[in-house]
Amino acid sequence: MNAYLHCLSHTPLVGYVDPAQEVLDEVNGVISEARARIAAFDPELVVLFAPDHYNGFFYDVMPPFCLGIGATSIGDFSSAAGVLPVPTALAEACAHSVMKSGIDLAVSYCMQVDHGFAQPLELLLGGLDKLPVLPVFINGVATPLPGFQRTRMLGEAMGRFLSTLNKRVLILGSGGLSHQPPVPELAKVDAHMRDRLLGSGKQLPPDERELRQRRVIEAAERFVEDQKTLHPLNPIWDNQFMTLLEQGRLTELDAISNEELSAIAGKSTHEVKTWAAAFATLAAMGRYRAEGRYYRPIPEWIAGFGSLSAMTTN
Ligand SMILES: O=C(O)CCC(=O)/C=C/C=C(\O)C(=O)O
Ligand SMILES: [Fe+2]
Repeated sequence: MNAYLHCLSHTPLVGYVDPAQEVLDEVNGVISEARARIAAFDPELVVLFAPDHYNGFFYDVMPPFCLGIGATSIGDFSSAAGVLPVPTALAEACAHSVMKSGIDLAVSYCMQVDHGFAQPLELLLGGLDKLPVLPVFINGVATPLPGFQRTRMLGEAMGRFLSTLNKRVLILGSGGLSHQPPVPELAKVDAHMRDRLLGSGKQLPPDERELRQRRVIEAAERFVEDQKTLHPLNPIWDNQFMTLLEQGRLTELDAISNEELSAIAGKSTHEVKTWAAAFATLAAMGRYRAEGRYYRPIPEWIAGFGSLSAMTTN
C-alpha cells in the first residue's frame, strides 16, 4: 500500500453548539478509529485538500486551486494557529508537475488558512506540525467555483506526481457534505462586507471576528430549533455521493453543475470538491478500496457529517 486517504467533514461549531453527548461520543469514536488507521499506515507525507471561508482567499485574487508552498493557520474559532510544515522543494516540484499536466494550479508562498485546514490536521494527526504537508486550497465558497471535472483532473495530476515519490502518502479531504452555514456572498453584502471580501478581511479586527463567529453560532442554534431557517441537510444526496466515491465512479460527478449542487445540498456543499480531488488523487495512484464509512446529519454543526477512508490495494 502506498497511499491512504481520509475525508472528513469539518465544523467550526464544535465546542460551541454541540450535539447530545452520545452523538459526540460516536463522532469522536469514528475519528479515533480513523486516526488509528492512519497511524498504522505511518505516512511520510500528507496532501491536504481543503477550502477557505474568507480568511485566506479574497476577491482581490481568487484562484480555483492553490498549492501552499508556505502556509500559516490563523486559528479561527477554536482551531490551532501556526505554521504548516510544507517541504518547499517538494511543493515546488509538485506545482511544476501539475502545471505541466495542463492544470492551472496557483501557488502561494504565504498562504493563510483557517479551520478548514487546521481541523483535520489536529483531529487526524494530533497537530499542525506532525508531518510534512502539501496544502491544496480548493475554492468552495466564492463564486465562480471550479466544477467537479476540473477538480477531478487536479486530483489526478497530483496523484501522478505523488506516484513518482516512493513515499507513503496520506491524502486528506476536508469539508462538506450537505450544508449551508451563513457565509457572505459578494452579490448580497453591504459596502463594508464587500470591502472585507475584496481583501481587507485578511487581518480582521478582533471585535469583528468575534461578531462573525457569533453569527455562525447563532445560526446553528436557530437551525437546531427550526431546520427551515437554513438550506436543509440532504442525507440522501450525501449517501449517494459517498457511494459514488466508494465505488470509484468519480467521472459521474462531472455531470453535476455547481448550480445543481447548490440547489440539491446547499451552497457550502462545494466543499466536497476536496473529497472528489482526494479520491481522484488516490485513483491515479492505483486501485483502491474504501473503509470506515460513517454518516450522520448533525444540525448542531449545520452539517451532513461524514467520514470515509480508502487505501490503494496494489
Ligand atoms: O465570514 C464568515 O462569516 C465565515 C463563517 C465561517 O467561517 C463559517 C464556516 C463554516 C464551515 O466551515 C462549515 O460549515 O463548513
Ligand atoms: Fe467549511
